[in-house]
Parts: sequence; C-alpha cells; structure tokens
Amino acid sequence: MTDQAVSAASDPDKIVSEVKSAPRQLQPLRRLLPFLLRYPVRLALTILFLLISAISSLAIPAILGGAIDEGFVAQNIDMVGQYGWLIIGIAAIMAVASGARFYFISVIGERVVADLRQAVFSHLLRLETRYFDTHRVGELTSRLNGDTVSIRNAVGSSFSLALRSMVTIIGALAMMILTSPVLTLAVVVALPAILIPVMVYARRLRGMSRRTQDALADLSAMATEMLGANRTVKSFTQEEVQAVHYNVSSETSYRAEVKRLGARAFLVGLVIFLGTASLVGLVWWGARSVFEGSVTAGQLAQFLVYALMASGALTNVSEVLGNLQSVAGATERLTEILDTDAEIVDPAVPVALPEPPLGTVTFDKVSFSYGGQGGDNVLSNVSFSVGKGETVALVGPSGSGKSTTLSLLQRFYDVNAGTISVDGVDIRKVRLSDLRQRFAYVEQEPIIFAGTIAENIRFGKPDAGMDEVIAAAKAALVDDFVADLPKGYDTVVGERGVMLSGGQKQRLAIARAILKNAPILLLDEATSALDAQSERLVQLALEHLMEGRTTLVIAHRLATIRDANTILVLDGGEIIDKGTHDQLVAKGGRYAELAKLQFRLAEAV
Ligand SMILES: Nc1ncnc2c1ncn2[C@@H]1O[C@H](COP(=O)(O)OP(=O)(O)OP(=O)(O)O)[C@@H](O)[C@H]1O
Repeated sequence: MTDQAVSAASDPDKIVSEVKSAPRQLQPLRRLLPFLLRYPVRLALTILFLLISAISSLAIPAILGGAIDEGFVAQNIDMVGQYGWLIIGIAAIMAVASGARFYFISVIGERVVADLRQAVFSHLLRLETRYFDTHRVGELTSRLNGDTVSIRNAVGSSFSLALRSMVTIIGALAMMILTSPVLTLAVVVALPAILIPVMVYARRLRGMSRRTQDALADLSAMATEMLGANRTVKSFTQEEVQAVHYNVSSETSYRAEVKRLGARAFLVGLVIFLGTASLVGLVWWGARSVFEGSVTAGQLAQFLVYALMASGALTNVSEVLGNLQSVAGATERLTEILDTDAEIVDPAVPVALPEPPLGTVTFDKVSFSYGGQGGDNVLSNVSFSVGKGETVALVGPSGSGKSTTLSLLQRFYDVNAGTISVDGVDIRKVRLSDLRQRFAYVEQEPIIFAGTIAENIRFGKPDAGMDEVIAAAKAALVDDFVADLPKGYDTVVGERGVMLSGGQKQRLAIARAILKNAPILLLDEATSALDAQSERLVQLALEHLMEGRTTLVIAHRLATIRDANTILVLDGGEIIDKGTHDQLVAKGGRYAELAKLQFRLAEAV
C-alpha cells in the first residue's frame, strides 16, 4: 500500500465519502445483466423453481402450527398423521424444486463465465500493441481465469442465495404478520438493532476484497513471467531469489486475504449473535402472549420458525453482500478490458488494395513517437520507397528505429505525421486484415506455438492442405529435420518450440511465411550467430522466401546487405544515408564504421 493510501484509509473524510458512495460499489454487477439476459428461458426456469421451493418451505411452518394446535394440543393423533403426510408431500415438492433451481442457476453461471471469458479474450486479441506495452500478460490471464471464476461462483451461488433469501425474508415476514401482527411489530422494532451494525461493518469489507484480488493478480503475473523465463532464471542462478520474491508477494496476498476473512467472519458472527439474542427476547415475549391467551401455542411455534427463517435469510444476505462486493471488483476489472476501445481500427469506408498486388511500399515524411503526439520522436521525417521485387535493407545502431519502421508498416502503431502507403494506398484507409495479408513477417526470435510442426506452419493459413504444408516445408528446408522426428509433421514442439534448435525454429518460421504467400516480406534477421551449416540452411530458406517478393529486411548479415538493391542507414530515427553496400563503403562515412562493427566482417574477407 502506498503512503497516500495509508493516510487515505485513516482519514475520516475519506471514510465518510466511501460510505456515501456505498450503492455505487455494487454497480459494476449491472454489467453482468446482459450476459444473464441472453438466457431468458433458463433464467425464467430458475426463478420459477426458486419461487416453488421458497413457497413450499414457507408453507411447512404454517402446517406445523396447525399440527400443534389441532393435533398435539387437541391430542388428536389422526390429525398429527394427516399433517405429517402433508408436510412430507410438500417437502418432496421443495426437494425437487430446490434441486432444479440449483441445476439451472449453476448452468447459467457456467454459461455466463464461458461467454465472458470468450468476449474478453477476443477483445484482448483485437487491442493494439500499445495496450500490451503497458499491461502485463500474466495479470491479464489472471483476470481471464480468476476473475471469471469468482463471477461464476457468484452467479451460481451468491445471486441464487441472495434471491432465495430475499423471497424468504418477504414471505416469512408476510406469514409473521398473518400469524401475529403484535409479535411482528416487536420484531420489526428490534430489526434495526441487527441491521445497522451489520451494514456499517459490511462497508469495511469493501476495498479489502479489491486489494486481495490485486495481490493475487500480481502473484500470478510474477509466476507466469518467471516460469516462462525458467532458463534465464536458472542460468543466472536466480531460483532462490525469485522464490523469495514470490514468497514475499504470496505472504502479502495471504495476509490481505486473512484480514478480509477475519472481517467477514466477524460480520457473520455479529449477525448470528444479534439474531439469536433477539430470538430469545422474542420467545420470552411470545410466551407471555400465550399465557395471556392472545396467541395459541401452535401460532407461537409457527411464528418462531418464520422468525428463524427470516433471520437465517438475513445472515445469508450479509454473507452474500461480502461475496458480491468482491465479485463487483472482479466484474469491474473485466469490464475495464471490454471498455477499452481499440485505437487502431478499420476505416469506416475502407479502400481496396489493388489486385493483383504491386508489392510497393512508400514512407513519406513519417514521424513517430511511442508516447503519442508531443513525445520524443523515435522516427523523424523518414521518407523512402521500395519498388516491386526490390530488397531494401535497414541498418543502423541499436535503438535507431529499425523495428519501429516494420511495426508502423503493419500498423501496430499509427504514425504521428506523414504517410505510409502500400501499393500506392495510405495504410490508414485500408482494412487492417487486408493490409496485414500483404505481409509475411519473419521475426528475429520466431514465435513457435506449443502445437505440432504442421499447425505451426499453417498458422497464417489454417485451411491449407497437407500438400501445401509440405511444399512450404520443403522450400524452407524444414522437411529435412521433420523426416527425423518420431511423428513427422505431427510432432508437438513444446511451448515456444523448446524442442527445436535455433536454426530449426527460424526455418519453421520461414515455412510459415512461405505458406502465407504474401507479396511483401518483412524480415528481422537474427542477430545470434548460428553454426555455419545451420546458417547456410537458413540463408537458403530465406532465398526461397524472397524470390519474387518485395523485401524489407533489418539486416545483420553481410550477405543480405550485399544483395540488397538499397541500404537505408538509420541513426537516431533519421535516414542519414542510402545506397548500395559498395557505394556506401566507398563513401567511408558512418556506414563504413557501422559495417565494421556490426556486420560480421569476417565474412567479407
Ligand atoms: N514499445 C515501445 N515503447 C516505447 N519505446 C519503444 C518501444 N519499442 C521501442 N522503443 C524505443 O524506440 C527506439 C527505437 O527502437 P527500435 O526497436 O525501433 O530500434 P532498433 O533499431 O530496431 O533497435 P535494435 O537493433 O536494438 O532492435 C528505442 O529508443 C526504443 O527504446
């Protein structure tokens, strides 16, 4: 907790303002309503069974009252038997209705959670790169799992309990009035003595639940990050340090949860104590009424059972309130994601790209900063064009803006000034999917998914036939090593392709790009050196991929640079020189220095 938060928590003005905003705390739950209303039939059935079970449970005490007065007091065993059968019959109806209610509400809970998860996941996938720059993936997955599960529990049990308790309270109160208005008046007068302390205390639970969920999300983000980086952790022998970090966070989360549980336990205890104490008072008052003859013994028994039912339902409501507050927190966090609008979206009236594709790219006076308008420019006034089938190499020191150029071209971010065109059309005027279909992107560290080799190759074209997959694999020289794998193309390669070598992963990524068969190739060459044999294979695979395609390549290999039609030299986000390798070396400027440092000059000799 920050110092600010600590002082805010102990600030009486703050507490008063929190109390005033109390009804707003449950407001996020309203956002669940559309998800629930999608299933009107199941919802109606739930309410129907809920009413049947509540009404039948409310009938039992009245019958019991009759059995006492007409059976026990009148000493008529036949009446006791008749009433007994009636109670068994009603109990059977109640049992069936309760079971059905439980089933339907649980199914709705599962359904809502599945819908919510799907909605949040597909929304997340559509959000732009900038969103992921500022949000931890581990935290997002924790929202997707933990928060949705707590919503499921709420819908499946808390909502149902709240509804049932409310019906019971109303029904029991009505029956109490019917049985004895005087006794009911006594209860109603005593009621605020229970309710006020409970409501005041329930407020304390607020905030606590959001804090425990935040602590949990932090914990999950930390685990995701460290387990994902387990090789780095081992190699830097950070197992113990990271375990200690995790333990500290886990203890924080534990303490926050214990604090919340303590507060809840106290709340439940408070309700039970106040409820029981009032009941004792009621029995005393009721006994006097029986002795005075204003109510019968049966009526008193019946009244007491109703009062017990109502107080039990009140206890439930207090528990549910605590629960619902934490669910409101979870709902708020999920709807926060759903409410985040994507900034980079399709234009209202998209312009079609020319068919067949030309494969040209133009940057016209492009400036860009990651901080939006007014931030420090990462690219300034960059202009260049790439003609059909040409290869343009981007070179420059680290941080000069090479990767940013490729990101802007794919519209992962929007430019702050200037225009980027593909096939002569401003990319902001084109549908995003149409634009991205024009590129095959091979990343520096290729992303390999946990599926099979074939699934990885098919990633950009899921409906490709096996013959197409094999053709791409052959061109990318993946076929050679696949032949040695136990299950061939159906071999599962492990998370992030851990079962493959660096060169094999690169060739697999190249095969994926070949299968996509896009007119423009965006290539971020690996900086890490492969052994000569592997390097040669990757190079060969790349040559197949580049054939007949316009290529923009962030180049680290001398061979690539030498073959490029044009080299753009970037420095500090500006193009400081352009030309062929020989021209630029002859000039002897910044490029020549860079070439010495960056490209494996050994290759040149
Ligand atoms: N997502 C991001 N958010 C904020 N700043 C970023 C982001 N990505 C890159 N930058 C910054 O933009 C500048 C250019 O980065 P870029 O990755 O384009 O350089 P690069 O030339 O590709 O470098 P390298 O060769 O090291 O990959 C750097 O100063 C970097 O810190």
